[in-house]
Amino acid sequence: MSKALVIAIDGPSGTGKSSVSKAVASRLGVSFLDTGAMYRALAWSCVDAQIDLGDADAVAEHCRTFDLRMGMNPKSPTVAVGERPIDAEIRQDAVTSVVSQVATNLDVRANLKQRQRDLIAQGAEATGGCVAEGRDITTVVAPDAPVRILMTASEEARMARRSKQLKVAVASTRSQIVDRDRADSTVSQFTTAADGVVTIDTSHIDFRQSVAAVLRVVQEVLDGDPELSTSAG
Ligand SMILES: Nc1ncnc2c1ncn2[C@@H]1O[C@H](COP(=O)(O)OP(=O)(O)OP(=O)(O)O)[C@@H](O)[C@H]1O
Ligand SMILES: Nc1ccn([C@H]2C[C@H](O)[C@@H](COP(=O)(O)O)O2)c(=O)n1
Repeated sequence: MSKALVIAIDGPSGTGKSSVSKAVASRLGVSFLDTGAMYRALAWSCVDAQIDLGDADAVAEHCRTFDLRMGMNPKSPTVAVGERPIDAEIRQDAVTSVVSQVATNLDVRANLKQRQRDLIAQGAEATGGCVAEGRDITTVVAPDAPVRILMTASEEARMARRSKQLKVAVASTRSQIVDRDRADSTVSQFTTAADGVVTIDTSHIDFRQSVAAVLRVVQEVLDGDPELSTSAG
């Protein structure tokens, strides 16, 4: 029987993890899981339920029971709480500026870690593989994944990308990129590669080259392990 092709990708904010992971999953015909979207969904849901984000126990309790639904088709990934789609809501500033508060809650992390493992297994079962990206996928959520990659890029490149993406001044992206990474790095280590994790520095390459670089790493692993396969061959 063939083994599931789980591809774990971590890295700081603005390195291109989400967009590159989505493109890689599409190319390989496998599932895609944006784990940051899960933390964002929880932050949105807490605010919607008027839960004080400073109340760690209340946030953790809400996390245990909220009905998070992740759609893992890389061509149209979705996020919903119950029947309510919240894809746009979780990208708004109001969520981005508070999401670290829930992401640094250790009870929340334990709950979402288990959900992420279940989703990766379901996604891989459905399509033969799953590209999962975040901050702790290579180290905590899927440390045994056959492919583990850390995407990095200089602070300058990451701020410039976010500025272009959001059509705002470069300086105004600092809180989203640098300050958020500082807060998030108190609970996850995503700036240097753990043992066995391949680093891809995207500072001086474009989006297509980043996708190609990830696909090259995947191909090397596939070539070395005949039990792994993808629908893309
Ligand atoms: N190698 C690259 N060169 C230039 N731009 C890139 C590159 N990779 C991605 N981008 C662009 O940078 C922007 C940020 O990418 P993306 O949202 O995927 O980053 P991220 O690492 O997932 O960030 P976050 O963790 O904050 O969600 C996107 O507009 C994307 O198209
Ligand atoms: N595995 C993960 C994924 C994300 N986070 C944190 C980092 C951010 O503060 C937040 C949203 O992530 P983004 O959508 O910006 O990638 O969630 C984490 O701690 N662990």
